[in-house]
Amino acid sequence: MAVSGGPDSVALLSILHQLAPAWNLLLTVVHCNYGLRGAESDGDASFVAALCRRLELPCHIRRLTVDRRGTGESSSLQARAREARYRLFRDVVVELGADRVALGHTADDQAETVLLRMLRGTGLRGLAGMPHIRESLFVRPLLSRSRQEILAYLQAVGLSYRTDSSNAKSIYLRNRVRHELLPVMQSLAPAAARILARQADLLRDDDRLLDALAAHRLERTIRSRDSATIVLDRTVLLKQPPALQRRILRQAIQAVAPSTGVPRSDVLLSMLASLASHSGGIWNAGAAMVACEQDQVRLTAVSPLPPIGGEGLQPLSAASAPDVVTIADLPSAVSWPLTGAVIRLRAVTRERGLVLLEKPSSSLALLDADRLSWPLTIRPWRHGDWFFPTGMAGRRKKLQDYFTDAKLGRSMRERIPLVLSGEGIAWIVGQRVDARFAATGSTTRFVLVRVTQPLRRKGVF
Ligand SMILES: Nc1ncnc2c1ncn2[C@@H]1O[C@H](COP(=O)(O)OP(=O)(O)OP(=O)(O)O)[C@@H](O)[C@H]1O
Repeated sequence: MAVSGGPDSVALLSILHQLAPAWNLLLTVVHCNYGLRGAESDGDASFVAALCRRLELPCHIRRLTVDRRGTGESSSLQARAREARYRLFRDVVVELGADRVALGHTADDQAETVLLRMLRGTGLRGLAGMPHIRESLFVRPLLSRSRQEILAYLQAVGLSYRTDSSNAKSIYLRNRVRHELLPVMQSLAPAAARILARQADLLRDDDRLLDALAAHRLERTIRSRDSATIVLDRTVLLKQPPALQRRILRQAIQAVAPSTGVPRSDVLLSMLASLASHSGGIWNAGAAMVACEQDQVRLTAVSPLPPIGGEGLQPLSAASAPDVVTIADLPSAVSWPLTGAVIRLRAVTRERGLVLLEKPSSSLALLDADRLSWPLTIRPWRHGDWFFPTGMAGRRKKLQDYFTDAKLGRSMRERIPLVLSGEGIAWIVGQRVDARFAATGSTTRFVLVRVTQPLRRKGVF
């Protein structure tokens, strides 16, 4: 049992403890102490330990360190703490030989999750909320019960619990949903949380059915596959109803790059639009690269360090490669088909950005996120290209002239990727950043673009 000391997990602990003899359960409590709230965190740990002593249950208090600095746009402190917690639970499961991890989520948590996802934009999968059982390991026995019922239960059995002071802070969107949005909904429909949780259960069934259908159709859409590549039949894919097209593409991406999270639906939609319009192009979705070719869609895993000519990443041949790679999201990794170089893009904190600004290197570019227009693209140079080189007092320069001045011959020029924001060149990779998009000391949101080239020649390319 994962017990934070809050009302939900204390109620869960009490209920499972009562059921243990009849259900033949062997219970152990795990509490994570991140120490993020100083004495309050230690107080939670002591509270859980004391409760376990009283109930004569084994208790593991584990100290976890969570990096307070942000590493990406979406990774808030709370999200990083949650990730660390789930990692720890998996370790403890192995250590103890446990069968399940019981979590104290309630219908109110479910309603908050669903509402949060609605606010950010979501499909059926997001509206289906958290499952009652995940990976046959994590179980949420209280998911259909409202927090009100939990509090009433605790009062009836005379159990106290801890209150997390950060739950009251409205800086977290989740807390605002909990304290501002849900109460309004509950004033209109008192059972709003349970209604949303029940709706999530129904939608989850629909989502599973569509997923199973898509998995079946995916098999019919695949033309060929090996460990790192899946080739889909474009026509067969586009003949499917739109809801299945997105799922087939998503499943194929996750099959070639299992480490990639669920690709965002807007990314899938633009890939499909591009496929439907025959416009070609290469898309990056997490650790997968999706190349829209004539009558096929090639999905390739982008390995973290591509071996030259070895297994793993198979760069597209220059002849078959469409010449524009679209970067729809951060973080991203793109294999540049013409050389096998890997270009990675991610958000970095202001502190890290300012440190990196002091250490210029030809293998990285620091861009100002607020000046960029998305999606970014990567392509080779074209006749007529120009840019505003940094350090040239706002003067515009033709790329052709830049290459001549830099003594870069024709074959080299054609291999060099350009990172573009909208129509503007932001970075001649390995060479020069454009002054319009370059990060400066006053930049607040940094995008770090880094290139690693397996075959190092002169400079980066
Ligand atoms: N520090 C922690 N140690 C162990 N388990 C935790 C911890 N934080 C959360 N959990 C588990 O994850 C579930 C959901 O987390 P959430 O952040 O919603 O809980 P909470 O608000 O801290 O407390 P509770 O849900 O117990 O009232 C908890 O019910 C509990 O089972």
